Amino acid sequence: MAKKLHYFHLNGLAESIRYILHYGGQKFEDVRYDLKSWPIKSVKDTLPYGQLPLYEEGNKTLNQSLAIARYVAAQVHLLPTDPWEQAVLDAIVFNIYDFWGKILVFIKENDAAKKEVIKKEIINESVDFFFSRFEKELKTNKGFFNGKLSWADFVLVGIVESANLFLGTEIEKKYPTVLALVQKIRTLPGVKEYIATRKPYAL
Ligand SMILES: N[C@@H](CCC(=O)N[C@@H](CS)C(=O)NCC(=O)O)C(=O)O
Repeated sequence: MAKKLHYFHLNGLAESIRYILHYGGQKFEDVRYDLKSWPIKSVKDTLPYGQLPLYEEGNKTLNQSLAIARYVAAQVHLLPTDPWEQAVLDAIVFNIYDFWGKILVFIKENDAAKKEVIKKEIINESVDFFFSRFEKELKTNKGFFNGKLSWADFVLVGIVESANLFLGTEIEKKYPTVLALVQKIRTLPGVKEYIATRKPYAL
């Protein structure tokens, strides 16, 4: 069945999905829109909630990045079968998205001075709040959130890379286990080749 992922030419909320698909050796059409031309009315009007990413499989469509990531992960054995383990990973990805919420506040602020204040707050407080916890979870679970590679690991790496693009930092550098996970995911078969051919992202 034909698979398509629609998103901007940006890591944002779709890179973890792209990584999972590439790691799983899934063939898909990676449809990208130029952020600078957005909104493209003819596309936006067709989106169920007016937003990207959108995933298509045959004649079915799915929105919400985490629902998509979880679904494609299940197809390539990156979702545990045990309901408790699934729920623990769901909680983790929501925690990761709570951190992303802080980045969104930064992205949405247009005033340069206020933006700088928000950036400082994120770097000095939010990063440590969330990443000290992610670090602890990973450290006690053999470097992965669930003791072995799962979709939550991909979601973290996708968000780290997106946050770095927007903030112009490397937020993971003070957290050795997070850093190791980022490096592990980037060198996975499929992901490594994708990264090597990916066009650079710019804002
Ligand atoms: N909760 C949604 C958020 C989707 C979202 O905010 N998409 C943004 C890009 S990251 C978007 O489509 N922005 C363009 C618009 O709203 O027109 C998800 O996780 O997929």
